[in-house]
Amino acid sequence: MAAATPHSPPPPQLSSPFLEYIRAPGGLDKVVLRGRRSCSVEIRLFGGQVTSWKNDHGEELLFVSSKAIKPPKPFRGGIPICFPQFGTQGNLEQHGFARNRLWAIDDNPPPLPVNPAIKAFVDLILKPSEDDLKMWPHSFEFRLRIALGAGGDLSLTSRIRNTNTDGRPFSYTFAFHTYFSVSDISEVRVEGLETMDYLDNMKGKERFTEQGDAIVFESEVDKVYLAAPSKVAIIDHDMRRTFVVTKEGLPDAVVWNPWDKKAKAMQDFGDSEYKHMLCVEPAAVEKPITLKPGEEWKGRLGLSAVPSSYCSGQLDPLKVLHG
Ligand SMILES: O=P(O)(O)OC[C@H]1O[C@H](O)[C@H](O)[C@@H](O)[C@@H]1O
Repeated sequence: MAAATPHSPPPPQLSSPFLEYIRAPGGLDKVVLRGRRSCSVEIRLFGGQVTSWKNDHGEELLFVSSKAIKPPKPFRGGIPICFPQFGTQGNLEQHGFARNRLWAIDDNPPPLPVNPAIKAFVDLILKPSEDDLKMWPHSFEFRLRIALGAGGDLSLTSRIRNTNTDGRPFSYTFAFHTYFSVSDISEVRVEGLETMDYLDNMKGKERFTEQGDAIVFESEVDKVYLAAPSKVAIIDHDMRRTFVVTKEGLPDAVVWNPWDKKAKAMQDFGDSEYKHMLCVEPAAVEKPITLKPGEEWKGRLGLSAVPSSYCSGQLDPLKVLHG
């Protein structure tokens, strides 16, 4: 457990061998979840953002840019939370303000069914500030549980409640903007999204239908797959690793890689880093979610990294997608 000053004891929930609270200046306090062997997850309170997920060999599974900028800018990599707006679909800053706010530890969250095997988890909460309410005049409580499973799986459960007292509903779009670390984007394929309809952000959000083959990457991609299946696999040939992404309550899945030109134009991203990342983002984009006062919405992201022995078409996609 990190040393805490007498005036700022760690929140009670954090007194556990599976959790560590690390203080750092400039809004960079973080919580570390520890699992078996070298499995771990790091969460920054700024943005309520997962910034690291390591497997039991201590290998990093998420991409974080070497040029990522410190608060108050959003942090390039890990799992930023896009809320209450995805992308530019509204009047707020790109991807909304939640990724740019200091979240708090939620000491006393309402009960959430827990798998008793999961010992390492933390609950965070975000409520709007006075300034947030000027931009987006809705009162809400956003609870986020981040859990590291016994086998090294990572899950994020978001619960958003409308706490407006004026009787007004609100609507929002949302994404878990997950940056996966991959060996070489040209050798990666995504299974589960073939034949899906998508909106192409690079073509004025026009609607297209994906062809029958697994998705591979040869140039910039920025697509919102609509009503995507609850399980998507990212197969990294070179690493012989497959990420299995599961989602609940989140109908869409955004797939993004900026490729070389956009990479060069991004201040907080290395020129060649596009080769080593892929964003697959469980999301609710096409149809905003509407909550009446007192109503709560729940969305869940599940991530696991499994060894895949893929070699020249040997992998059975059905096995990956359906267990
Ligand atoms: O640079 P950011 O604001 O973090 O956004 C990065 C990317 O996020 C999503 O994947 C969007 O679909 C892209 O259009 C956007 O470029």
